[in-house]
This record gives sequence, structure tokens and C-alpha cells, in this order.
Amino acid sequence: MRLGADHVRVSVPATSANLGPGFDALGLALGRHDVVEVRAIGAAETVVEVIGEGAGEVPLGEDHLVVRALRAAIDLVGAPQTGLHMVCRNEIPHGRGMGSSAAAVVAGIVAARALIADPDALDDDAALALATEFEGHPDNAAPALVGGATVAWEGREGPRAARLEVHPDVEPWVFVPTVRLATKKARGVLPTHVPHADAAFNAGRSALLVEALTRRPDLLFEATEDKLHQDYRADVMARSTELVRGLRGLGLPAVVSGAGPTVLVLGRASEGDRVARAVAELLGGSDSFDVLTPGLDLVGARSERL
Ligand SMILES: Nc1ncnc2c1ncn2[C@@H]1O[C@H](COP(=O)(O)OP(=O)(O)O)[C@@H](O)[C@H]1O
Ligand SMILES: N[C@@H](CCOP(=O)(O)O)C(=O)O
Repeated sequence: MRLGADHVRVSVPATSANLGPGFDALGLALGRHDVVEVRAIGAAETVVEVIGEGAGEVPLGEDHLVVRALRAAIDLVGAPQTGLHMVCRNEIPHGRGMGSSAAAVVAGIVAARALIADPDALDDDAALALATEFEGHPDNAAPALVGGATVAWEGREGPRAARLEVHPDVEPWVFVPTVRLATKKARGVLPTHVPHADAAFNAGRSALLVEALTRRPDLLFEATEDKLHQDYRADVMARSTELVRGLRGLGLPAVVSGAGPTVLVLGRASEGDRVARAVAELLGGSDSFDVLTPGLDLVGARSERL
């Protein structure tokens, strides 16, 4: 495989995984993006510039997550490695449960796909498999790749994802705290075993959530109930847990976004006034959460050759 372009731009959405009961399976792409511009250069050097989220924090050379994913994708298809100049314009906050690491990995893979002569060699299944190797779970990478809502699972031949057509009335409200929580830490507090009744509860709610997301948004409140991860993680995100419980107490379908500590209300567009009243009641003048209405991203990762 040879390279077919030397200058590309990719855009990848933030994602919210789990959506309550769909631990490591369900995910949703949000209208907030990281945009990465990549130049393949002759010189054997890697230079990364980061603007926005992560600037001054992430490494700027071969250890940068986008670079690592891009190089892994280039190796996977047998294309030649190259020097890289990369500019990352990041809108997705890090360590908040909005899929920043998955977006970085998908950005690298999709940039590689745009650079190589035969992009079909890195189709969505291959891209999801590689992204899942980096992430350890496919639920963020799937919607980051294809947009909308997805159900992802570990198939016999690797990770797979099915895209859902989200009902037009479904609207995400996103409460982003200033504090961070590494996904690794939030996974570390989960038990290795759960009661059978809790697993059965979540199986039913996850199935219901697919129906609620696609055809019956009126069922979103009950469909977002969970017993497999949020309570176990309550101690490592006390304020977010309090906010989820407060919002649910007011009848709003609130969940922890991904591994937290961001909170997601997966509601209906018509519930905007109730969400605004809840924000006023529960957050008052506090600035500990930014409230975003990013909308959904129905397309997923995009790339263009420049
Ligand atoms: N755009 C990015 N560029 C480089 N590294 C990134 C980027 N986004 C995330 N990361 C890395 O991933 C870490 C956050 O991953 P994680 O703990 O899984 O949280 P999140 O919920 O945001 O995905 C960051 O601290 C950083 O090391
Ligand atoms: N299913 C994962 C999702 C992690 O999402 P992130 O956005 O927090 O990385 C989990 O709950 O651990």
C-alpha cells in the first residue's frame, strides 16, 4: 500500500457512552468536535501543535495519542511510515466522560484512511477493531466513527457496531464539571461480579432504550435506569452523582456520561423548559458544571484531502 495524499483534515465528534444501562455497548455522537490537520512530510520528524483542550498537557511527539493511532493504522495496511506535521484543534474536554480518547484514536485512524491510496483497506469494521484495541471497549469509538447512536458488541471476528436512527425529538443536555476523572480509575472501582437480578434488569432496560431512542422518546426516563455501573462509581464522582439523582428526582432522564464525571440528560426537545428550571434549582449560581446543548452528530468522523 502506498500513500495517496499528503495533506488531510479530519473532524471527529465527542461521544457519550453507556447512556445508563448500556454499559460498554450503547453510545451517542454529540455535536462537539476535535479537528485534526495532518501533513505527511519527507523529513523524519513528528511535530504536533495542540490548540484548545489538552494544550500544554498532552505530549507533542510520537507519544501523542492521535499520532500513535495513525501510525498503528498505517502499519495495519502495510503503508510506509512518514514524518508528520499535525495541528489539533480540540473542543472535546479530556477526562470528563465525553470520549476524548476515543475521538483522538478515531482521528488518527481516519487520518490514516484519508492518507493511504486505498481507503477501503481501512473500512469502518477495521477502524472500529483497531480503535477498540486502543480503548479496550468499543462504545465510544463506534458512534465517533459513524455518528448517531450505536450498539457495539464484541463479535466472533472482532468488534462490530449497528447504527440506530435516533428519533428527531431526542435531545442531549450535557453538564460538564471542571473536575476530571480518568476512565481507567472509574473502571477500577467496578466489581468483577454483579447480581444476576441486576444483570437482568439492565438487559431489559438496554433493550427498552433502543426502542426509546428510535421510536418512543416518552420511555426515556425508565429506559435510562441502570444497576451495573453508576452506583458503584458514586464515590469517585460525588457531585455528579448528586446531580444525576437530583435531575432524576425531578423526572428528567439523567445519567452519567461514559465513565463520568459529565452528566447527560437524554431527554426530549420539548423538555427544554424543565431542564432549565432543574438547572436553576439544582445548580443555582454555581459554576461547577458547564451546561451544553451540543445536539447530536448524525454523521460521525469526516475527512477531506486538502
Ligand atoms: N485529543 C487528544 N490528543 C491527545 N491525547 C488525548 C486526546 N484526547 C484524550 N487524550 C488522552 O486521553 C486521556 C483522557 O482519556 P480518558 O481518561 O479515557 O477520558 P475521556 O473520557 O475524556 O476519554 C487524556 O488525559 C489524554 O492523555
Ligand atoms: N463504557 C465505558 C465508557 C467510557 O467512556 P469515557 O468517555 O469516559 O472514556 C465506561 O463506562 O468505562
